[in-house]
Parts: sequence; C-alpha cells; structure tokens
Amino acid sequence: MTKSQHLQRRDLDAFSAAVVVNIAFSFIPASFAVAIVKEREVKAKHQQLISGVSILSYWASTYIWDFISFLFPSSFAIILFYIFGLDQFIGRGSFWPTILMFLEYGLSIASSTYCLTFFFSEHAMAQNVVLLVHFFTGLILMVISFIMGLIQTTASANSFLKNFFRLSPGFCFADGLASLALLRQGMKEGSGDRVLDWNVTGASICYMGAEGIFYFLLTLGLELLPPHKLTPVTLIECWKRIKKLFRRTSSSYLEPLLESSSENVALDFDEDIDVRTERNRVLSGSTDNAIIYLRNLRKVYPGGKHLGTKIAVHSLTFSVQEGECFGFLGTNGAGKTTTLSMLSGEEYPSDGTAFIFGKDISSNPKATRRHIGYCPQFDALLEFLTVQEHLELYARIKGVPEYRLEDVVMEKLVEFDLLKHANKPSFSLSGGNKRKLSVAIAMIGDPPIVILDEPSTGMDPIAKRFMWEVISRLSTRQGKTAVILTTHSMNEAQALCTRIGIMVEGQLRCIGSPQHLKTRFGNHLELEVKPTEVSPGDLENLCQIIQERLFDVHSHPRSLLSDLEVCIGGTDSIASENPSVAEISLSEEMIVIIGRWLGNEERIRTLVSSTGVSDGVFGEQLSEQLVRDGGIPLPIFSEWWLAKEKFSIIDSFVLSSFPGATFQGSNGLSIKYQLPYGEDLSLADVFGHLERNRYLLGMAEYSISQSTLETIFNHFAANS
Ligand SMILES: Nc1ncnc2c1ncn2[C@@H]1O[C@H](COP(=O)(O)OP(=O)(O)OP(=O)(O)O)[C@@H](O)[C@H]1O
Repeated sequence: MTKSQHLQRRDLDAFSAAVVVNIAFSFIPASFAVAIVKEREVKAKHQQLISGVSILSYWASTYIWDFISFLFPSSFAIILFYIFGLDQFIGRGSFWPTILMFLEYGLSIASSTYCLTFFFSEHAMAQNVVLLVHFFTGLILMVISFIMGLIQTTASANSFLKNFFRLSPGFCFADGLASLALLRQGMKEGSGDRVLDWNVTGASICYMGAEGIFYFLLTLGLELLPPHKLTPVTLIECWKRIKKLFRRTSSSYLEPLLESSSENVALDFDEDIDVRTERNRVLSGSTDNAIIYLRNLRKVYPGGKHLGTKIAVHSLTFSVQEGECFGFLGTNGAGKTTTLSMLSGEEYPSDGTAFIFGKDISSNPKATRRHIGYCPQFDALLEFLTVQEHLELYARIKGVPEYRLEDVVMEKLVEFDLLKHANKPSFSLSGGNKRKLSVAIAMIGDPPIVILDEPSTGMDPIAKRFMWEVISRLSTRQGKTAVILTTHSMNEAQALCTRIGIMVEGQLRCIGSPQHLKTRFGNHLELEVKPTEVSPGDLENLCQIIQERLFDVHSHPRSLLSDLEVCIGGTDSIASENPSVAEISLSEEMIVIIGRWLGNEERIRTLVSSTGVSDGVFGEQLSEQLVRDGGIPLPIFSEWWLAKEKFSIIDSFVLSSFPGATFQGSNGLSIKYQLPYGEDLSLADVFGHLERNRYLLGMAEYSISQSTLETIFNHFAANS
C-alpha cells in the first residue's frame, strides 16, 4: 500500500468514524427526545412532584433534566469510542478537547431544540422534528464539506463556507472530531501540531460554546416571558411594542393621560352619550383616584385562511377607581375576557393601551402585572396539588416572605371557607370549590387590583352569597381595591357592582351605576298583580248554575245527554234526581257548550285547545287532566272559570288605564305587565290609580318595580 493510498484509506477511516459518531449522536438523542417529552408529560400529570417549590425551580429542574438526558448519549458514545478503539484516530492527548466538544454539543443541541420548539410549536412532535432536522442538517453539511474539501477547486470555498456550516452544532461536532483524527494521522494541512487550533477543534469549540450559551439565554427568556408563537401578527405586535418603548420615555402616574388629548380615534359606530363622556373624561386626564385607565384599547385576532380578521375589542376607553367594583357585562363573545386578558398581560393589545398605576401595560407589562390578582374564566389549577399547596405556591410566586407564608395561607383558607378541603388535591374538588380556590389565589398578597372573570360560575346559591360577601368586603369595606368583575348573573352585578359597563360585539354600549342604567334605559315599569282568591259563595253559585243548565234535558242535544250519562253513571240518575256537584265530570264537548252558555267561548279555547295556548300553571294542569281523564270535575272547572274572570277584569282595567301597557305573561297566580314610564306616567300616578281601584278589582296584592338590569341587558343584547 503506497503512502498516498494509506493516507486515503486513513482519511476515509477518519471520516467514517466521524460519520458513525455523528449518526449515533443523531439517533440516540432523537430517541431520548421522545423519552424527554414523555417524561415531561408524566411530570405534568404528577404535579405533586413540584409541591412546595416555585415555578422557577420546577422550570430549572425540568431544563437540567433535559440537558442531562442529552448529555447521557454523549457520555455513552465517549465510552464506546474508547472501548472500541476509535480513539486511535484521535489520540489520547486530545481527550479534554473531545470531552469539551461532547459537552458543548449536548448543550447547544438541547438549547437550540428547546428554543426553536418554543418559537414554532410546543407540540411534542415539533420538538422531535426540530431535533431530527438538526441532526440531518449536520450530517448533510458534513458530507458536502468533506466532498468540497477533497476537490481542489472547491477546497478554499469549503474553508469559507465552513464558517456558516458551523452554525449547525452537528456539523461543528463531526468536523471537530474528523479534524482531530486527521491531525493525529498527520493529514491535516497547515495547522501545526496543536489540537486547539482554529482549523482543528478551536472553531468547533468556540461556535458550539457560543451557540449553546446564546440559545440557552434565549430559551431562558422565552420561558420567563409569556409564550408567543412567531407569526406575522406577533411580529407586527412586537414591532409596535418596540416603537412604543422608544416613544414613551416617561412612566409617571398622570403624564400619559395628560399627553393624550390627540388620541381621539374615529369610531365607525354611534357611541352612547355616557360612553362618550367617559371617553372624553379619560382622554382629557380628568379622572380622580382612578388606578386603571383603558385608552382606545383594541384587539384584532387573525381570522385564519378563510375567515376575515376578528375585531374582538373596539377602541375601549374607561377608567376604574380605587374601591370601585366595576361590572363588565356582555353577551357571549362580546370581548370581556379578551379585555381582561390584555389588562393582565396575557394578550397584547393590537392598538391603544391601558395604564395601571400610571404604567403602560404594553411597554411595562411586568410592572403592571405586580398590581393585579387575576382569576381567569377557567380554573388554572394543577390537578395533583392540594388546596393548601396551591396557596403556598402562589404566595411564594407573589413574593410573600417565608415567615408570613403560613399566616397568609391560613387567612385565605378561612376567608374562602376552604379549611376542610385544605389537603385535598384540586382534581377532587367540586366546581364551586375550584372557583373559590381560583379567587383565593387571585387575592393572595392583597393586590390593589383584582380581576375576576365569572368568579361564581358553578357555585350553589349559598356559596355564591358567600363569595359576594368576600368580594364586596374587598372593594367596599377596605375601599382600596379596585375590582373588575365579569358575570352573566344580573343579580350578582346588581349586588356587587358600583358601576357597570355593558359590552356588545366588542363595543361598550353603556356605562354607569346600576341605578343610572335603570333610570336611563329602563323606560318602563314592571307591574305584577295577584288577584284575590275565588270565594266559596261564588264558586257554589256557579256550580249550581251550571248544574241546573246541564239537567235541563229538553234543551240538550242528544250527544250531550249521552255524555252526561257516562259522566254521572246512567240515565235514571239524570231523569230522577240531581247528582251531587262533585260527581259531575265535564267532557270537552260539555265544556265548550258551557263556555257558550256563560258567554265566553274564547276563554274556553285556552283550556281545550290542542295547540297548547299558555294559560298559566292551573290552566295547563286542567288541560292535561282533560286529555288524560276525558273530563274535569265541575267544581274545579268553576274555580278556574272564576279565577279567569278576575284576571280578565284586572286585564281590561290595566290595559285601559295605562295606554301603552303590555301584557307580559301569567303564571296562573299573578299577571305581569310592562307600563310605559316617563313624564306622562309617574310612579305616584300608577300607585294612586291602583290603590283607588284595588278592592273593586279584587287585587290581593300588587307590586311595581323599575326595569331590572336583566331587561336592560336583554334590550342591548337584542339590539346587537
Ligand atoms: N385566540 C383567538 N383567536 C381568534 N378569535 C378569538 C380568540 N379569542 C377570542 N376570540 C374571539 O373574540 C371574540 C371575543 O371573545 P371573548 O372570549 O373575549 O368573549 P367574552 O365576552 O369573554 O365571551 P364569554 O362571555 O362567552 O366568555 C369572540 O368572537 C371570540 O370568538
């Protein structure tokens, strides 16, 4: 074998060794990546592993574990490398540079894979794909570089291109090993004897070291900041934030408001006068004690391929003061959660901004978040952590000092009546108790701003009352905390909120105190009347009249007589003596005829109609009985008839006395009306008129109330 053949053989052997190692490194970590993902899933399920430690240390342990997992195959390969004598190509003197490269390779691969996965998708598969792309890139570049290095005309281009190829950790690693092998065999040109020369291992060590640190820091940043995928929209948002950062140098409490008069945006919808007044007030900076200001806050979501963009929140402007409980109401999809997510820093505004204690949520999200306790719409609890551990964990995250921890946790357990559930894992709690825990977490550390997104969902009425107590104590009694509350319960809003804003399709449609909204938008009164009960004398009289008419056989059609026979048990009894009233059961045909005798066939129709005309509970029961038994006892029919008579008298009285009054329904015991309310008809007029005629009309009781919040909400929802 000539020297040149020997060199080529050695050259090829060195290259094969590097390729084999590279492939080994490609696939072993790839399979480990799967194991790591699985291990993370397991950890996610058994969250008690992190009991008592902060999120940060959980993150650190996960990261270190991943890193060790990546290093494991490195160590494994090193051992193999020496056992099978592959080291003869490298030489024992190169042990430490080799070890260093292995370590750096582990770090740079782990960090860059982690980091790229964060950017594009956190799906487990994405992590594997990134990992494999990494390894194959290294391998392919290695082959290209090797071939280019062999061909004389491309050798210098190869040296230049290597500077870029080295951005791939796989290439760096394989190139470093191959260069070491070539050096030891004396086949490396122009590099002297030193293993740490740039062209031997120096470049690989520097590149991999720099990449490892760079990606590590980037990953750290991504872990600590809220995760955001790299999409055109997020890029635009990032750009806007950067611009704002440079524009806004001051963060004093009032300055942002005073500078803002030019921010009146052109609205493409008619704004309610109260909403406009609030907008002008906020934009002019004349708000006292307000600690939250929203200024033209807007959120646009990308709509995907086939849908247009979605404007979830349109130019929202209002303020919330200290000690205020602001009720943020709205239809489903009105944009409430989106607004709250922007305030709590979960989402970036597409335009406009908000200030919390004078700090801009866009340019200073960390500083603003410190003031906020947020209870999201869906419980963000860790399944296997107990109630107490949750409180401890969040108290630590919120910076409660260790010596106060026990007291703070106990205080919340008692305040939210969770003491008896303290040691239960959160997955075993009922929905209502989960909500309690979420609200308790939001209130840890007594933040000056508490944002509660539908806090009482799923709670029983007692728990709900209890929760209302806690919230009202927080805002009204302590007087220092501002609460923003979204709810679909009008009772809750009425009970808790000092001011309410109703959102429809991303726009604020009205704003003001509950009383102000009722006075402004409740342009009618609700009247409920309960008639007196039917008197036994009247009932007896009617039964008698009907009975007499029924037994006046000459006036009956043949078919009715046969009906009567069936109802009271035979012809003899009809002819000879009158049966007792209670014995008489009226068939449908008889009822229709009786209605005609009594002069109101229309009323009978509500009873016998198969179309199910609503006539209150009593009427519905009689209809059912008629269908089921084929008849109704005479006394019961008579009672129903007299009750209807009373209803009818009251109905004609109300409709004729209050022009514009509308019938709203009856439950069989009382009737409801809506009366127009305004200059023509005052509350005093209505009371006076009803009181004067009360006994004449047979009203047992009546009530008049202003429109409820629910009617006002329905009015806005219906006009959306
Ligand atoms: N990530 C998103 N991407 C696209 N559209 C979204 C996204 N999140 C919310 N939306 C849309 O924005 C609008 C406002 O949603 P949001 O969840 O803020 O409403 P909401 O008032 O809280 O409703 P609900 O009372 O049902 O909780 C909805 O039309 C919703 O479909």
